Amino acid sequence: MTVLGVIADDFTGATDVASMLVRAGMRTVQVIGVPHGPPPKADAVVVALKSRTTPAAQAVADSIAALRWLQAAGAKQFYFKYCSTFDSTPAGNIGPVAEALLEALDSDFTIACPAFPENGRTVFRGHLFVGDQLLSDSGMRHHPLTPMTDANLVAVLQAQSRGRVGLLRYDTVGQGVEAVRARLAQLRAEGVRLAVADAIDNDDLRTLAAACAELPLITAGSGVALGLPAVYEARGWIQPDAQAAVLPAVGGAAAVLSGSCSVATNAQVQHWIDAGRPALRIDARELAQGRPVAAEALAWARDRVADEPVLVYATARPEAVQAIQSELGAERAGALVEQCLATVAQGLVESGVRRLVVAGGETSGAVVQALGVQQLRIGAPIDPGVPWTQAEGRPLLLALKSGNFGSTDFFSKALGQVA
Ligand SMILES: Nc1ncnc2c1ncn2[C@@H]1O[C@H](COP(=O)(O)OP(=O)(O)O)[C@@H](O)[C@H]1O
Ligand SMILES: O=C(O)[C@@H](O)C(=O)COP(=O)(O)O
Repeated sequence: MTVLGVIADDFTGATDVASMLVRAGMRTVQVIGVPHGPPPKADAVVVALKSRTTPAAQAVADSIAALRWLQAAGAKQFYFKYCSTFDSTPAGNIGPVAEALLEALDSDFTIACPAFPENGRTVFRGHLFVGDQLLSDSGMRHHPLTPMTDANLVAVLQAQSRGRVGLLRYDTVGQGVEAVRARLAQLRAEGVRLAVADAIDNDDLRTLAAACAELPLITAGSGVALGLPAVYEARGWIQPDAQAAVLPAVGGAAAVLSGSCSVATNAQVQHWIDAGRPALRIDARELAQGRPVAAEALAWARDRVADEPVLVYATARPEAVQAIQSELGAERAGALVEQCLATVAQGLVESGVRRLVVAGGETSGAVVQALGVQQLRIGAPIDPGVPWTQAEGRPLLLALKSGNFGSTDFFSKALGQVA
């Protein structure tokens, strides 16, 4: 029976939160897009949407459809997963989706907490830090689609929400579950609808998860999910399964596709190139000119991939991304690149590639959809927040890497784990 129903606003974010649950022994399945059929047998089901950058009304409609399906699957609690860097625009979509889900669940209050300390995301006095930097000083200020220029999450979320946004300070979180429950009740009584919650380490996240056990809806990054399996186990709803993260071995060629332009991915691409491994850059400008970039990239990759893993990337530094965006517009440039990498992915899998690392959330969404994958089994983490996954019923392993996650040698490390 499904205990937890998760609605994730992108595909890498979905594997991130699924990984968090699986590593605590929850049997978890990720479904791609709003499903229609019967629910899979799992303790947690994560619905991966591509709703982070769509118009807010579309994001709301997709999220509500996912909620209704998860309700029909019997889920007892719901979780709206967004990015640990709170990726959104003033139009949304975090506020509108959170409020629509609350309303649909006949509820009037929840928390908002993107903290993920293992990956350096902490929230203190409502301000989000990425490592030692405020969000607004981090590389996220240059994100191609959702540049984040304000670290004050209360202000950011308030700008996207109709209801009042409040703050659950660290001073209370540090005092434990009962203190948090009392303060949340107070905030709710004062008319706060969404309370941004401070959290600086995993103990804070466990406190929040336990204190929110009665809420129909939690909204957060993947961090708060690390505390949920213990809550469900204590209630006798789940029994941890030591085999939850085991995937079958899959032989075959391997490739990396990268459409993320984050600081971390730029370093990972550079590391691969510096190691002398085969890499081909695709150019958004050539795509806009109608050149057969995908076909050329595929021909290049097919010549090599039987011998060694290849990398095809659009990853570029902020100046280059800004230059192309000022010519083509951010949306068009992004869509062209996503489409190209998705076509390359399709061709590679047709040519026998069976292990594929994809860097970037939107990029992963485009690739997974092009490959017609409908469901993912979740394996062990390669780095925090990035597990290997298997396309259900197919000999195909996918690692969907969030833009900002992973060590510098992530690509080789990931492929080395499933060699
Ligand atoms: N060289 C480039 N110029 C412009 N846009 C690009 C370039 N390379 C990638 N993009 C686009 O930038 C976006 C990156 O988003 P995403 O894949 O979600 O990465 P991340 O996980 O880092 O956020 C995608 O839409 C991608 O197509
Ligand atoms: O919470 C996170 O940081 C990730 O799970 C995530 O959502 C990342 O999104 P992308 O950086 O767009 O891959």
